[in-house]
Amino acid sequence: MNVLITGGAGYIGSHVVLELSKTNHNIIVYDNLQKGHRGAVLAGKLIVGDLNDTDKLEHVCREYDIQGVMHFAADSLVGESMKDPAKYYKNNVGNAINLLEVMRKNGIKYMVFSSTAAVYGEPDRIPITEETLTNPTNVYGRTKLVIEEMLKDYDRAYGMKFITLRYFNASGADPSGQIGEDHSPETHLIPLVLYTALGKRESISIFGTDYPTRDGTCIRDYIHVSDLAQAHILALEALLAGSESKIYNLGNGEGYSVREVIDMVKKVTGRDFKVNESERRPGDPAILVASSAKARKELGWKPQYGDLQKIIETAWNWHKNNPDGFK
Ligand SMILES: NC(=O)c1ccc[n+]([C@@H]2O[C@H](COP(=O)([O-])OP(=O)(O)OC[C@H]3O[C@@H](n4cnc5c(N)ncnc54)[C@H](O)[C@@H]3O)[C@@H](O)[C@H]2O)c1
Ligand SMILES: O=c1ccn([C@@H]2O[C@H](COP(=O)(O)OP(=O)(O)O[C@H]3O[C@H](CO)[C@H](O)[C@H](O)[C@H]3O)[C@@H](O)[C@H]2O)c(=O)[nH]1
Repeated sequence: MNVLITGGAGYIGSHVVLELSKTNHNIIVYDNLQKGHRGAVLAGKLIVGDLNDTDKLEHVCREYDIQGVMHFAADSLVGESMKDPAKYYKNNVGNAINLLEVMRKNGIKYMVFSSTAAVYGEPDRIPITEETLTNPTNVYGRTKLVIEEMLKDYDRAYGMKFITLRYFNASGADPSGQIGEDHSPETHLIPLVLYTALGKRESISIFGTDYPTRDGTCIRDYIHVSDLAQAHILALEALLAGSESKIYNLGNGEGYSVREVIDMVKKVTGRDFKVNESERRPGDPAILVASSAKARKELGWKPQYGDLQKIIETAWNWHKNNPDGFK
């Protein structure tokens, strides 16, 4: 199948491109390189374009006879989404409509969509299943939930099929060391702690030490990016095999606290560094841990990098060899 990968030059998309290159599918990456990196695209054809350029998008879909889409392109900074909601509604929701319309006009029936645990907000129960109430507490999560609802309507009315994947905390790097996480600005915990271990930052701050958790710091479900990549391939195969539209959580089912992450980075890197305790970051739920039983059962998904040490080892391998990210 000829697959269009929007945002395929970004962190998760580039890992999916690498995994997908081991299958028979043809890869066309569509990315405006606003956050992505040319050097991260190790397979397929990279087309530099914006999703708001409907003519270009349509031309690419026709020229490459696209039959399925994996849609990663989005803005995804929670804090920024609260300060500038318009940017998020335009890029996430508005451009998703552009893409869906191009798909509809060109008879492209399948999409794997990147959603997020942020659609759940502050869950009333742990672990979080796909049936847990969705109640996003920030604009970013709301934009993803709006898109999920649009996809359901496009299925009902036009028969298009979607697998929505709600990722928990994407982390780690491809074990080959060729690609990894390179966001600017970086806001995610694991790369920030590794930058501190590298001496690129003076210290790491723990945002809140008074949460109702085992050590007072927030607990998250860190899922390796290569495991996420495998799930995308399984989702695409499921759609091709005639699956109905579905929603799946993707996490390890294991939660680690901020302190546990910091301690593991010290262990893996063998380096000590300064840790500060600071105020809570607004909008952070205390605990987010997934049940991914549905993805395991229905897609046959088996994460390979379940434990935190492995995740941090692969991330460290990338960061220590590429301290300034992609060239
Ligand atoms: N990183 C996480 O922990 C996480 C968790 C849950 C969900 N997600 C979702 O997964 C997806 C990928 O996340 P990521 O961490 O790889 O982000 P990323 O910023 O590294 O990748 C996104 C890519 O999309 C491109 N892009 C953005 N807007 C575009 C547009 N209008 N036209 C063309 N290209 C555009 C960017 O240049 C970038 O390469 C996003 O949809 C994000 O919301 C990420
Ligand atoms: O310098 C830092 C950075 C983060 N944290 C804490 O570390 C935990 C993880 O924070 P991240 O920013 O790495 O990740 P989030 O859990 O906030 O969010 C990520 O996962 C979410 C789903 O769980 C969404 O998908 C979102 O897009 C994605 O960035 C949080 O408790 C946060 O408060 C710190 O203590 N110090």
